[in-house]
Order: sequence, then C-alpha cells, then structure tokens
Amino acid sequence: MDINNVNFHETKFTDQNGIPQTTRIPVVQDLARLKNLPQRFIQLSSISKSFSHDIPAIDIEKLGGDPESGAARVEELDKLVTAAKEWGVFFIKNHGIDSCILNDVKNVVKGFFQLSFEEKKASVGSYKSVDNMGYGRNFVKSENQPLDWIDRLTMKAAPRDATQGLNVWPQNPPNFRKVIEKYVDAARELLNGLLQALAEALSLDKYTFLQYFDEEKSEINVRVNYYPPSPRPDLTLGITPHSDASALTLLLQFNSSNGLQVFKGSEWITVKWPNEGLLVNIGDFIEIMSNGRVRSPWHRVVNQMDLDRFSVALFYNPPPEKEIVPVEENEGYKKVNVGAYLKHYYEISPTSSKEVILFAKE
Ligand SMILES: O=C(O)CCC(=O)C(=O)O
Ligand SMILES: [Fe+2]
Repeated sequence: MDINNVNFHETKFTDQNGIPQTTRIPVVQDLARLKNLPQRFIQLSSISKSFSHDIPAIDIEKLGGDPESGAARVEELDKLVTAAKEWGVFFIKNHGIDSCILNDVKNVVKGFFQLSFEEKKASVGSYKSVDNMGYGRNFVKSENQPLDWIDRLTMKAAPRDATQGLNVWPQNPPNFRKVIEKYVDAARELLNGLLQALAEALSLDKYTFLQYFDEEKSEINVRVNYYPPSPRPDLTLGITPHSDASALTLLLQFNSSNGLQVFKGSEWITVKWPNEGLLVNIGDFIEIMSNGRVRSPWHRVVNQMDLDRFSVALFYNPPPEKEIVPVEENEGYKKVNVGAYLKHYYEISPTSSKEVILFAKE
C-alpha cells in the first residue's frame, strides 16, 4: 500500500468564517502500513518523554452501604476524594462488571476494526448532522491543523431511542450493538453509585450530582478509539489534549497498556494501567456541578511504534435540556444548560488549553 491508495474519511466542518467545508482525512489504519509519516499528522511541538505513575484504585465494594463496612467505607470515600482532587482520574476494582461482558466488548471492537474499509463503511450508517458521531474523525476544524493518529467510532447508546430512524450502529460484527448495550447498562449502574459516593465524599448531599440524571433521558455516548502503531510516536498524538464533555467518563483499554497521559502540576504523566483495570475520568460537568471542588483533568493519548491500542470511552451525561446549578461556593461557576455546553464544546474544540469550561463562568 502507498499513500495513493489509502482510504479517506470525508469530514465536514465549519470554518472560521462560518462556511461549511469538507476535508478528506486518510484512514490511519491504512497509513500505519507506510514507513513515512504524512506531514498532516505532525504535531507542532514534539512529544517529550514523560513519567509513568500509579493512579489510585478505588474499591467499589467498599463504597457499598453495608452497615458492617462503616470504617472501611469512610476510608474508601476518603481515598476517592483524594484521587478525584489530586488526579481527576482513578481506577476502580471490584466494580461488579462481569469479565465476560468486558471480553465481549473487546471482541466486537476488534472485530469491527478488522473489517476492510469498504466493509466498515457498509456496516455503519451515519448521523444526519452531528459530525462528532459515527465512523470517522473528531475535532477537525481546518485543512491545516495537525491531525490525531486515530480512527474512531462513536454511537449514542442512551437513551435507547436516540438513534431511532438513524441506522448508526455497526451491523457487523452482528452482536456489536447487543454487547455494547449490555456493557452500557452495567456501566450506568456503576456510575450512578459513583456519582452518589463522590458527592458524599465531598461532604455534599448524596444526590447533588445524581439529581440531574434520569433513567429515560440521560445520554451515554460510546466512543471506540483505535490507535494504530505510529511510525513516529515522537511526532504524533493519538488524541490531542482535552478535558471530557461529560459528567463522568468510564474507560476500558486493551492490547497495550500505555497511551493515556494526564497533565498534573506542570508535567504529562503516563497512566500505568493495571491488567483488566477500568478507569473513571471526572468530566467538565462534575467540575461545574461541584463548583470546582473537583476538576476535569486535561489529558491526551500518545502513540506507540510497534503496538496498537484500543480504548472504549463511555461519556455519561444528564439530559441535554437540563440546567446544571453549581453548589454554592466561591469558584464562580454559573448555571449552565447541558445541551448548550456540549454544542459550545464541539464548536470550539480543539483548544490549546482548558478554555471550554469558561463557558460556565462568563
Ligand atoms: O484512549 C484513552 O485512554 C483516552 C481516550 C479519551 O480521552 C477520550 O476518548 O476522550
Ligand atoms: Fe478524553
């Protein structure tokens, strides 16, 4: 394969003058077979070496309401609040999501990316207007921005009827949707518990965060990220720095453990990912709801030379029509509409610093 016969994603974006544009972005999975890195994927600054670090792991079983577990629960809540404040990300153990479900997720994701480009295109439908969804690319705003070394697939998994009339779930592997929906159901229960625990850990009423969620209308977007091996990991990024436009994000990764980095203090820290670990990432909406008591971390993904990596991110959000009212305190966040915030996020991303959240401050 050479550069002349790689496949392309057609990506629509609105340029600085508000004019709709379409650009063609090479499928990274195809480029990974080439020796040379195309110019469009070179980041402006080279990717410096970073330190790896263990990230705290929270035992979900200990957060349960068992009266016997009094002291152990208090201790775990303490760990949770420290992890949330210091890192904004934490691993979870004893989370109760069956390893069969996680294995099925891995299998359907790999199965999808093993299809040829034509099969993938034929397998996935498309969303009418939302260009951050479907099989393709995120955060494309111009012909000359550096591109991320990634192929991704994004679906709206909740509410269940969100995609009614739009055939956007992959038809292949045939059990893709069923498997992901099962995972999403289990994840929702887990995340609801964590939203309560996190509020308690911050000495807030336990429904402070959960009150905005709704079984029927809350949204869960699923983004499947595939990072093929990069010919120059020192020059490419899998995902450009960002914070997540979610309340909480649940992350599963497989094939290789390195990739995610969190900006802490003044450095990029590589997250040491334990086997089978699930990671929770605080999103912008919790930062706003908590009035800055906890913050959404600035994070990015680096590539590797000989290894590919997959991750599955579940973005858990209140219904778009909800108004979020920050708890009283002094950080100066104001009431914000979830849908308006998301629209702003996708309009201005990518940004070079954490500026989307200023939308909830102005
Ligand atoms: O692949 C990862 O570890 C992180 C992915 C991520 O940050 C995202 O999908 O928002
Ligand atoms: Fe993210």
